[in-house]
Amino acid sequence: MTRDAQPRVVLIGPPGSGKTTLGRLLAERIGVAFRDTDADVEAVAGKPVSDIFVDEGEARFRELELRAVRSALAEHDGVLSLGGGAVLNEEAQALLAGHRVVYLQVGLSAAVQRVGLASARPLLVLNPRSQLKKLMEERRPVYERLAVLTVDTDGREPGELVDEIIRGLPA
Ligand SMILES: Nc1ncnc2c1ncn2[C@@H]1O[C@H](COP(=O)(O)OP(=O)(O)OP(=O)(O)O)[C@@H](O)[C@H]1O
Ligand SMILES: O=C(O)C1=C[C@@H](O)[C@@H](O)[C@H](O)C1
Ligand SMILES: [Mg+2]
Repeated sequence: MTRDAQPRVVLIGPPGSGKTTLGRLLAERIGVAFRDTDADVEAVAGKPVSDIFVDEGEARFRELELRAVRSALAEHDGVLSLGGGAVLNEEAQALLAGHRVVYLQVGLSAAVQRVGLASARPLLVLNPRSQLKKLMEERRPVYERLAVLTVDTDGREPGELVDEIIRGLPA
């Protein structure tokens, strides 16, 4: 891996925190390419994330996701959004050390509202509120530990959040 290819920003956070939405906007604003590991996995598998979970299981998805994280961290020099659960893998955690990792924090109610508005998420099919609550509580310490900057997204527009990320990042 060459440090020349280090992503400008890596966005992490739970489903509905806005990693894809803000990542795309941030990339546009700073004039760099955007990459999202969920999209990379879908391209490799040739099907949506939800179909990978159904057809091949979560373990297979996590394997493809880890490969996508490894490649993107090694190759991509723009904005990178990770899948919500990508940070659970220990190798991924180690690979993220030294990167400009931004944690998009979101409260349970806002996250439930947001994922309710978007396409199907395989981990949240049954009782999204309680699934999200459990997942957010389990992951919060990991997101916090990996981040160099944490941004609270509740009740805030994507445009202003992008401004805050740009202001808050180390040069
Ligand atoms: N700050 C915000 N305010 C209001 N709505 C938002 C905000 N950020 C994202 N959204 C909306 O919430 C939904 C989920 O956003 P997005 O897909 O970007 O989340 P994500 O973190 O990428 O989720 P996942 O982990 O499932 O990929 C989208 O409909 C998006 O338009
Ligand atoms: O939080 C998670 O574990 C996930 C989030 C999404 O980005 C996808 O990677 C997938 O739906 C799993
Ligand atoms: Mg996303």
